[in-house]
Amino acid sequence: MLEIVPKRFGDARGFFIETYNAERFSDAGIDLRFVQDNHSYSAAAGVLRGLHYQLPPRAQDKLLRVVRGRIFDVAVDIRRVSKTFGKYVALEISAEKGNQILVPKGFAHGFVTLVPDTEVLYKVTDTYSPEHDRSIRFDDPDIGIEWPSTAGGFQLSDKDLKATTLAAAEVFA
Ligand SMILES: Cc1cn([C@H]2C[C@H](O)[C@@H](COP(=O)(O)OP(=O)(O)O[C@H]3O[C@@H](C)C(=O)[C@@H](O)[C@H]3O)O2)c(=O)[nH]c1=O
Repeated sequence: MLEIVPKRFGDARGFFIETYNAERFSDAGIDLRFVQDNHSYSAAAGVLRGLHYQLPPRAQDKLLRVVRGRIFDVAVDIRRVSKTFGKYVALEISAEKGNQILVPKGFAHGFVTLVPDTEVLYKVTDTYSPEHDRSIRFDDPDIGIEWPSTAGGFQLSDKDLKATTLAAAEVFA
């Protein structure tokens, strides 16, 4: 997982940011081809989406940013052979900071909104494939994510409420 903070050019009108530049990424050794852009809006604080991933051959790298509000973002290593299998990293991403996160293939990804009216934009390197789409429980004790508590508790989709544990999940070889 990589945090990227693009330069923000502020002036009397507001600001300007290059939110993605293929040449810069390539110069930094990151050669990815993004093929789909996503946008999610969450009305309340405590909306928790995750932990999601698509299995090979439809695995996705994800480049995420927040254009309104604030999220606590998590990536879990689900590469079976990895020394850090089952471990996670977490980072706050916000419109105010303008930071972005690159979640590579092989990681399950999720976030919880920290404030109402939060909008997340992200680019992915493969298109959506429901047959390869998987969800692992956000509260799997084997992963032990310390989610920040939100006043009204967490709001999850039906799919995420029925998600499996990491131990029972089909993961990356
Ligand atoms: C992810 C996705 C969903 N959909 C549809 C399926 C469904 O009817 C509706 C909502 O889908 P979901 O409930 O999966 O949306 P959501 O819970 O926001 O899923 C997202 O969560 C974050 C954490 C990620 O990392 C993303 O990759 C993605 O999995 O949108 C698409 O058409 N294309 C897509 O790429």
